Amino acid sequence: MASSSDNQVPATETLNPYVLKTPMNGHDSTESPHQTTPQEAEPGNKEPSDAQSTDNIESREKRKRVDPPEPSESAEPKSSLHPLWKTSLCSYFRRSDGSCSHGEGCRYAHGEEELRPRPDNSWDPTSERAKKLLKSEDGDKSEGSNSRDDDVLMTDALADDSSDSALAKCLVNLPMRWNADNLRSFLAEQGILYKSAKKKKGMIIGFLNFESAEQVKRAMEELDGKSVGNKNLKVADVVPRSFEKKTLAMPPPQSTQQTVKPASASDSVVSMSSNGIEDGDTMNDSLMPDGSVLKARSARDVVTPLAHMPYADQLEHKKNSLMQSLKRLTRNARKACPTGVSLPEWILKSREIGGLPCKLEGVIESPIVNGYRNKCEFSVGYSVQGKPTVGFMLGNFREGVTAVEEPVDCPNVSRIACKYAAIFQEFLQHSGLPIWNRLNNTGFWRQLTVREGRAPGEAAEVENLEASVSEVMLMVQVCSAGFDDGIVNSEFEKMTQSFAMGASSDSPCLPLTALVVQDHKGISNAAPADAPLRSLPIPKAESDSGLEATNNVMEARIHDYISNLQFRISPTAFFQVNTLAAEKLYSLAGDWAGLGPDTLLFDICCGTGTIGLTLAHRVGMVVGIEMNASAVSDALRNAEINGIENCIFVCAKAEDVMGSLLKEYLNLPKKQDENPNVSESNGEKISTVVDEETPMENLPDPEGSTSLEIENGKGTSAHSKNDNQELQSHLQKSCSPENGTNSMQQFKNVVAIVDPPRVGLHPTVIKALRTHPGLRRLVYISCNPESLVANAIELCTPSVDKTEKGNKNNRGWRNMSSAGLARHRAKSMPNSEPFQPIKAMAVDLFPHTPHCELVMLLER
Ligand SMILES: C[S@@+](CC[C@H](N)C(=O)[O-])C[C@H]1O[C@@H](n2cnc3c(N)ncnc32)[C@H](O)[C@@H]1O
Repeated sequence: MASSSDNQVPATETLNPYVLKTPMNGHDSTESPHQTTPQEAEPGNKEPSDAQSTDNIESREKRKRVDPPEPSESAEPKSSLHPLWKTSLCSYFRRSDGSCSHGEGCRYAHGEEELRPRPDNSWDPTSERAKKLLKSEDGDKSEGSNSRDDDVLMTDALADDSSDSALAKCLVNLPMRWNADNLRSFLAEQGILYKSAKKKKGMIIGFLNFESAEQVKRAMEELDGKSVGNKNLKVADVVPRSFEKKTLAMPPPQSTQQTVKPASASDSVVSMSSNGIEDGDTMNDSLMPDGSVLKARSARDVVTPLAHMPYADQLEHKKNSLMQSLKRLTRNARKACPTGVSLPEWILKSREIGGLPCKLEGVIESPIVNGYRNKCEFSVGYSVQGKPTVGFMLGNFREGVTAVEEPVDCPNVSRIACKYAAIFQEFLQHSGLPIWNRLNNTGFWRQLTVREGRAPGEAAEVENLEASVSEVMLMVQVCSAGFDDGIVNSEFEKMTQSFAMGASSDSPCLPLTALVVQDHKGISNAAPADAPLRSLPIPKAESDSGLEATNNVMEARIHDYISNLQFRISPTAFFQVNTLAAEKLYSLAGDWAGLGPDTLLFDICCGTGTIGLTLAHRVGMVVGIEMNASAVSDALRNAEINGIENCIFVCAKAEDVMGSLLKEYLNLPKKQDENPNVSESNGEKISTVVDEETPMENLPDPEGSTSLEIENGKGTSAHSKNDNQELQSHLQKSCSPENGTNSMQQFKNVVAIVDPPRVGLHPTVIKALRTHPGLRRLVYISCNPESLVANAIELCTPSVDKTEKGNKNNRGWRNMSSAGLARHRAKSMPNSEPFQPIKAMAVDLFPHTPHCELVMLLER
C-alpha cells in the first residue's frame, strides 16, 4: 500500500508558522481576519455541511469555470506559494472599502479576483463564487446542459442486463421525483424505442438499454439537450468512454443470478460513513473530445480527499473550516436573541476574537496518520472495468455512481483491512451468488466490515500499529432473501475457508477472531442494529494458534484498549475508529469537565462506555445512556472486566429518558422560578418551593430515598428503558438514606459529556439539559460541527418569559438550515438560564479526510 507521503505535494514555503493548540483570539497572524456579513447567517447561505457537498460543488466548478491565471500565481512560481495563500477573503479589505494595512503582501485575497481555491479545491464559503456554487447545488444542478457524463459510473447498470455497453445509455438531469413509470411515459411521448428503461425516485439519472445502434442514435438525436422542467437532458454513457478505453482487455461484467425483488424506494449508498467525495488531482486523467481533462475519480480521492496535502496543512485546513462553523454559532445566537433581552457577554466579547463564540484552542493531531482506521466498511460492487470488487464506491448513488475501487491507495486504511478486502474480492470472483446490485436492489453479497482490536502496550502502537493488532472481526453483509439455504450455507463455508486460508498464508499470519454474517434486506447498506447476525465457525489453521473459532454470535467480540482499560466491542457497537486519537479526545473531555469525587457524570450516547469508564476513577458516579443494546451490554461487561463499580448504564434513546434521569438523579424540582414545583420520584409527586438564590446543596431531597450515595461503590448496573422500577430499586439499594446524605451533598458537581451521532442531540434531550438548573457544565463532543453549532444555539441563546409555540402547520422548516431550525426552536425554549460557550478544541481522529472531532465546553 502506498504511504501517504507518496502522493504528498512538495513542502511549500510556510508564510506563517502553524501554531497548534494556541488560542485563536483576535487577529493574530495565524488567524483568518475574515469577518462574516450578516447575510451569511441566512439559512440559504449555508455552507456545505460535509465533504460530499463540497465535492459536488467542486466538481461542478471544474466543469463550468475556465479561470484566467490568478494574478498572484503568475507573479510567483507556484511552488513558492503557501497552500493557503489568498484562499480566504480579507475582511479588513472588504470592510474598509478596499484597503488593508498589509497591502499586497496580505496573505488574504483582496477581492474575488484574487481569491484562489483552497488546497481541497473548495472556495472561501463567504465568497460569491462559493455562494453561487451553493445556489446551483440547491437548484438541483440546474445547469444540466453543462454537466458532463464523467459523473456517471453506474457499473451496476452494465452488470444488470446489457451485454453491449454501447447499447446502454443514461439520461442525466431527469426530475428527481420521477420513477421508472414516469420515465417510460416520457419516452413513449417522445416516440423513443428502447429495450428497458429504469429510474428511481431521488436520482437525477435514468438508465436505458437499446436493441440496436439505430435506436441509440435516434434517442440521442431526440433527447440530448431536450428541456425537461428547468433542465436540459443529457444522454451519456453509463461508464464514460475514457474508462472503457482502459478496459478493452478486461472481461465484461459478470452476468449475475438475480432474484428479482420489487424496488421500493431509493437511497444513497455511502461506502464509508465519514467519507467525503472530491475529485482530486492524482490519477487517471484523460483528454476529453472537447479538449478538457477528465479528472477520473479514484477511491483515494473519494475517501481521503486531503491526502495530497502535508499533514500540517490538513490540520490548518480543518482549523479554518471549524472557525467558520463556530462563527455561525455567534451569528445565529445573536440573531435568535429575543428583542428586549440583552445580548449575553459571550456574544458581546466575540468581536474581540474575530466573531468566534469562544476561543478555538487548536487541533490536536492524531498520533497516527496512516492506516489508523480500526474499522473499515468495504462496499461490494463492480469496478469500472466490470470486475467484482471490494472497496470504496467512487461517488454517490443518487448521481449515478456505483463503481467500486480497491482500497489499496487509501492511506487511512490499514494493511490488514486491505488484505482482507483482497481475500474477499478473490473469493467473489468464483462465488456462485451474485453481488448486490444497487440499481435493482437484488443480489446477495453487499459489504465487508473489517474491525481490528489491539493488545495492550503503548510504545509499539504508534511506531508499528499493525504489530499491536491482535484480534480481527469480519462482518459480511448479505441479503439472503430468496436464496436457497443449502446454497447459502455452502457459500458461507467456502468463504470462511477463504478467509482462514488467506489469513494464515499471510506473513506474519493475520489475526482472525470472529466472522459474522449480517443479513440485511434494506436498500442502503446501513443496517439497523437489530439486523440478524450469525456467527460462522472459523476453521483452525494447522500451524496457527492465532485463529480462534466461535460459532456463538454472543461471543463474536474483539477487544481494544483505551487509557489502559480493556474494551469489549461487539459487531454492531460503536467504537471510535482511531483508538489512539480517541484516547486524547476522552482525556481532553475529562480535563474540561472539571471532575472530582463529588461529580455525577452523565455520559450521554455512551456506546460501549468508553468515556464514562475511562473517567470513572475521577468521579463519584457515572450514568451512561445508550440506545444500542449490544453496546450497553459491552459497557456493562467493560465495567466488570476493569473492576469499575460506580457506573450505571441505561439502555434507551436519550430523548426518552434524559428528563426523568435528570430528575431522578438530581432530585430537583423541575423549574427554577418561585412557583411550586413538581418532581416525580417513585411515581409519587412531590411539591417543593425553590428560590433561585438557594444554593444547590441546600435544596431539599423530597424523599431521601433517591439520594445517590453509592454504598461501597458497588453501583454498576444496566437498565433498559422498560425497567425504570428496577432502576429505582437499584438506586434505593445503592444509596444510603439512613445516613442522611442527599444527592446534592454527595454530588455537588453535575456534568454531562455528550457524544451524539452526526445528526446531533434530539431536541428533547437539549431541552432537558438546558432546563435542568442542576446541570452547570456540559462538554459537547461532535464529529459534525454543523450539528454541534445547531445544538449549541439552542443551549446558549437567552430565552424569554413567554415562549412562542411552534406552528405545526409550518412546513418551512423543511428548507431551513440546521442553524436556522435551531434558532426557530430556541424561541420556544422554556425560560431557563442559557449556557455559555467557554472554549473549544478539536482532535483529529480522521487524518486525510475533512473531518475531525470538535469539543466544546459549555457552562452556566
Ligand atoms: C458518536 S457515538 C459515541 C459513542 C461513545 N461515546 C464512544 O465514544 O465510543 C454515538 C453513540 O450514540 C448512540 N446513539 C445514537 N442515537 C442515540 C439516541 N437517540 N439515544 C442514545 N444513544 C444514541 C449510538 O448508538 C452510538 O453508540
